[in-house]
Amino acid sequence: MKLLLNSNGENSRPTTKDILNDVISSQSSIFSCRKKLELDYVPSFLPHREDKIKELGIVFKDILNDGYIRSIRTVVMGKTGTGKTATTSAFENEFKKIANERGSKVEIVHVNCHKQRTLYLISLEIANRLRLPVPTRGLSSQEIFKIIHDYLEKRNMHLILTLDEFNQFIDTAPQEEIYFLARIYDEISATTKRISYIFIVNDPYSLYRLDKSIKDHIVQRVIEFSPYSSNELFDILKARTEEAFVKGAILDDALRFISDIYGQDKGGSGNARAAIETLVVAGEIAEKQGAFMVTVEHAKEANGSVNPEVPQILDNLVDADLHQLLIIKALIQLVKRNRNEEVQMGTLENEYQKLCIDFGEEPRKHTQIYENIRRLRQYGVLNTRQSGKGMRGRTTLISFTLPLDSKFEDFVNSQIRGRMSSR
Ligand SMILES: Nc1ncnc2c1ncn2[C@@H]1O[C@H](COP(=O)(O)OP(=O)(O)OP(=O)(O)O)[C@@H](O)[C@H]1O
Repeated sequence: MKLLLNSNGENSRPTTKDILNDVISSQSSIFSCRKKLELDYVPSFLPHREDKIKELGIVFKDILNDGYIRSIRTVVMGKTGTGKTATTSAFENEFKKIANERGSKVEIVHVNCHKQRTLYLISLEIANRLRLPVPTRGLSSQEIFKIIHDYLEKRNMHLILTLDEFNQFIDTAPQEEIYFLARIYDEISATTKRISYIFIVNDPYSLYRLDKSIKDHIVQRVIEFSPYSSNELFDILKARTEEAFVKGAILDDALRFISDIYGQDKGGSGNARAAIETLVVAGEIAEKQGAFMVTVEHAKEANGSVNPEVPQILDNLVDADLHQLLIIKALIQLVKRNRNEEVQMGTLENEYQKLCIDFGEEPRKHTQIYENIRRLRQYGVLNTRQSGKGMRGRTTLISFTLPLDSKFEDFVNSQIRGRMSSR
C-alpha cells in the first residue's frame, strides 16, 4: 500500500480510500475464484454423488420416450449438507440438455418451499418460470395448475417439478393443498400425466406422518443421501480447492483437518456445506494475515468461529473428569513444546503420567487412558487418526479440533483447579 507523503515529506497515515483501493485491486494470494465457493454454486463434478445422478437418470429416463403417459414421483432424502440440492440441480441441468438434444420437450422447475411455502406461491413460481401470462390475482392455485397443464398438453411437454425443502410445505400447508399436489390427477383429468415430481426432504418424519391416501402418491421411491465420511469430504474439498483456490495455496493437512471435523465416521455431521464454509473462512483468515498458504492453524481458527458446536464442546469439558482434563493439558504442553499439531499416543501417555505425578495423582492404566481419549473425541475436542506409512508401525495420532490459544488453555487450567479443589 502506497503511503502518501505529507507536506513536509513524511509518510502520512493511509486514508480509508487507500486501504480499500489496495484491498480491492490486490490479487488474492489464496483465492482464484470466489464465486465457486458460494453455497448455491453447482460444480460440474460432484464427488461421491455419481451414483445418485445415475439413480435419478434411471427414474426419469422413460419420460423421454414418445407417448409416455405416467406421472413419475421420487423422494430425495438426507440430512442437511449431504448434497441433495446440488445433485438434483446438476441432474436437472444435464437431463434437460439431453432431452432437448433428443427432441423431447421437458421443462424442469426447481422450487424452494422455504421461499414458496403455499400451493398458490408454488403455482405462481411454475407459471413464471414457464413464462405463462397468469394474472397474479383472481385465480386459485388449482386454476393456475390447470392453465399450466393445458400449456404442457398443447406443447406435448413434460414438466419435472422439484419441490426442495418439501418438509417446509408439508409442515405448514393445509391438508387439502398437500392432497391436491400429490393427487393432482384426481383433480385434473388427463390421459398423459405431464407433471412429475422430485420431493427433497431433510426430515423423513414429516413425510411418514402424512395420511396414507397422500403418502402413497408421494413416497413411491426414495433416493437416500447419507452424511459424508471424512474421506468423501476430503475429496469434495480437494475438488473445490482446485476450482476456487490459487494452486498450492491450501495444504492437504488443512483439508484433512476440516474433513476429520465434519466426517460422519469421525463423529461429525457429514455436512459438506459446513466443511466448505470452514474452508472459506480458513482462506479468509490466511489472506487477512498476508499468508500465502492455508495451514491447519488457519483451519482450526476457522473451525473455532464457524463450527456451531464449539460452545457445546467447551460446555462438554465442564463435565470432563480430572484425568480427562489432565490428558488435554498434557496434549497442550506437547503441542506447544514440539510445535507439532499431532502427537503419537505413546508420547501423550508418557506426558500424562508425568503430569499426574506433578498433581499427586495415580496415573490411569492404558485402557482407561484410551477410553478417556475416545470420550474426549466424542466431546468433539480431540481428533484421532491412524498414522500412515513412514512411521514405525501403526500408531494413533491425536490433535485438537480447536485453535490452541490462551483462552482455551486458561479454560482447561481453571477446570483442573476446580476439580483439584473439590477433592
Ligand atoms: N458431492 C459434492 N461435491 C461437491 N460439492 C458438494 C457435494 N455435496 C454437497 N456439496 C456442496 O455442499 C453445499 C451443500 O450442499 P446441498 O445444498 O446440496 O446440501 P443439501 O443436502 O441440499 O442441504 P440442505 O438439506 O440443508 O438444503 C453446497 O455448496 C454444495 O455445492
